[in-house]
Amino acid sequence: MLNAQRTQLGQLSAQSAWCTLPHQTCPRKTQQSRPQAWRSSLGLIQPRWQQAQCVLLTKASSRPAAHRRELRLQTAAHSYDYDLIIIGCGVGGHGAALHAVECGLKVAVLEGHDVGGTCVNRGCVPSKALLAASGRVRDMKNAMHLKSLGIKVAGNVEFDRQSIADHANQLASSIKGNLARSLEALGVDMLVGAAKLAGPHSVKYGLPGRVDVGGEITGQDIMIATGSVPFVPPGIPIDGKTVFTSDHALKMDWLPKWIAIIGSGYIGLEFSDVYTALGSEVTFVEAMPDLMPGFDKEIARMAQRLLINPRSIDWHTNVFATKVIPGEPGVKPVIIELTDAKTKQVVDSLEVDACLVATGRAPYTQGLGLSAIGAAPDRRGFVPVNDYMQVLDEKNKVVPHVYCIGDANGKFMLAHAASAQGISAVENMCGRPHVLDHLSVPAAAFTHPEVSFVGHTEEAAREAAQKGGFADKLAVTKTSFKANSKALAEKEGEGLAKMMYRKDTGEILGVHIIGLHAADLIHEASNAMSTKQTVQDLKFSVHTHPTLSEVLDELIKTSHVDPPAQKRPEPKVLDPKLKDLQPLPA
Ligand SMILES: Cc1cc2nc3c(=O)[nH]c(=O)nc-3n(C[C@H](O)[C@H](O)[C@H](O)COP(=O)(O)OP(=O)(O)OC[C@H]3O[C@@H](n4cnc5c(N)ncnc54)[C@H](O)[C@@H]3O)c2cc1C
Ligand SMILES: NC(=O)c1ccc[n+]([C@@H]2O[C@H](COP(=O)([O-])OP(=O)(O)OC[C@H]3O[C@@H](n4cnc5c(N)ncnc54)[C@H](O)[C@@H]3O)[C@@H](O)[C@H]2O)c1
Repeated sequence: MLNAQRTQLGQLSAQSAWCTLPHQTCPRKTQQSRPQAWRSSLGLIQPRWQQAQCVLLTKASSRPAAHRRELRLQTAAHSYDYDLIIIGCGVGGHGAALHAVECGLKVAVLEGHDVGGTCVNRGCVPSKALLAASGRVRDMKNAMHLKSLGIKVAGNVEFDRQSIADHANQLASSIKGNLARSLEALGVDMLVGAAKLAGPHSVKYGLPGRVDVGGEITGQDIMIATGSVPFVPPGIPIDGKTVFTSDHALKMDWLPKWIAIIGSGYIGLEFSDVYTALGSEVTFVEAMPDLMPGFDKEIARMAQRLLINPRSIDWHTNVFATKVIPGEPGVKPVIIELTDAKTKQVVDSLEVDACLVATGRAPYTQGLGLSAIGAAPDRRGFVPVNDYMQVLDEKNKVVPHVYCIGDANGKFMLAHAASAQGISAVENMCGRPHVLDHLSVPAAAFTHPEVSFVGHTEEAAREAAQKGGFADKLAVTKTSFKANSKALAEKEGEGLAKMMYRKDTGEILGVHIIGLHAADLIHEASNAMSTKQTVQDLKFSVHTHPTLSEVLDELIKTSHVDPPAQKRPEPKVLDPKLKDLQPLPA
């Protein structure tokens, strides 16, 4: 599939793939822009600029944006076209660019294919549009549920596949446009072309495979934000019609009657929601013993009850899809060979109308020229980084001035994680050391109902407690959506929230939710974890009634921290004006 991405890049027309801003005129020469003090405070960054002579020491970010770009420090030693070159303009690169401008840096973004990258064009955005439309269809076809609310739909519920597909496509285009305009408005130079590292401060760009005839720019720091492409296991040829990845599935060119989905992770789960809502039957093929292997086991069991069992879905677990033969829509079935995960014997085969391959994603670093900076991708091609998002070489040493964020480093392959890593990396470049706490980054599957989590699963929390010597202090608390008035008003009482925490300190270790709007509800927990708030801190927060947020309120209130709350102190009347007031009995 790496080739598929290459083809996509290759499809750019000569005009569009070319640098839209001629090299001679566009990249303005900039001098060193950050005060020496900022940089040297980040010990990990090579002190190449220690000889820098600052002629202007105003902290750029305190000035209005227009002025900030003019603030430059001059050094005797070096000058670069840009303070920061970002390779790739997915949500990671975009988030980093916005923050870098805010910090007063002069930024160029090099994009090889489409602004917005995977998330906007082939990921989060179109998939959520499909989920929104198909979710409505599911709701309106659910006569029992509607009846329980006193509603009857007269006649059939109908949908137009192409119009749903158009909704997804138009949403992606409009958000892509917004992203590009937001960078242009801030004065970020947007260069189009496949980028190749030419050295630690230098990037060439041009047509894929022909960067020799493109341009070259230099930057004090370089950020790799090249993202990922679908990973397709060997033995599975993608024809884009009957055997395809999410890239094709999102276009929704047709609706197969029966589709096999290889992999029951995020993509498999979300697409099973879309397909079954629109009337397709789904068969999961999963290599692990259970469906949804990455999720908390109890939540996965509940998901099986809510998202799988009541729908037209069956499954084969403990089997690999080892060979797939594409078919022809309506003429010839797709044949999928299943091999037992333990014995490695072929145990079964399936004949289906289509096959969606959702077996994870591979970093997209091909052609990037990582060797030019001495970076050594790991076995799967991910770019190794330290906690500061600095790229590491074969010897685990920092490659000075080169950062990698987002899917390309494989730390946490989610859009908001990519953007948070980008912001964190910019902070580090500016000499304000920052480490993103990945354990407090939330995640969600946007099924109906949604599944969300932050931090450890119960299984991982138990393991961490065992290793950390606090196994007897680990507590798990749970609450059901059935106890929530708003969920009941919606007749959506099926759902569960659970929290793992330390009884001795009140530290929250993980929260998992399945139920209505779980993806929105998780933020109270993730924000608490990122700001290190404890269970005790949260107990006194007030939630609007009746709202789903009370599910989390209930979860917190049912937790018990040792030692029990201190005995109430003797009440004192401190305000002399209130001296006649009787203190409340202790
Ligand atoms: C179907 C699907 C649904 C998803 N849904 C969600 C979701 O709901 N929520 C969520 O958080 N995440 C979701 N994700 C994951 C999310 O899309 C990714 O984690 C996110 O896009 C990663 O962002 P990134 O900036 O690291 O990389 P990308 O978005 O992949 O962007 C990288 C960019 O770099 C460009 N590029 C690559 N190589 C070069 C080069 N040499 N020169 C110049 N440019 C280059 C590419 O063209 C691309 O535009 C989903 C993914 C998929 C596939
Ligand atoms: N809502 C979201 O945030 C969202 C939605 C979609 C995708 N994503 C991101 O996209 C990435 C990719 O999603 P994904 O679902 O493809 O990957 P995933 O890692 O979530 O799940 C892949 C699944 O495929 C199984 N598998 C792998 N090879 C197999 C084989 N040969 N036969 C049978 N099963 C096999 C694995 O055991 C696993 O369960 C995820 O890492 C996620 O971060 C996020």
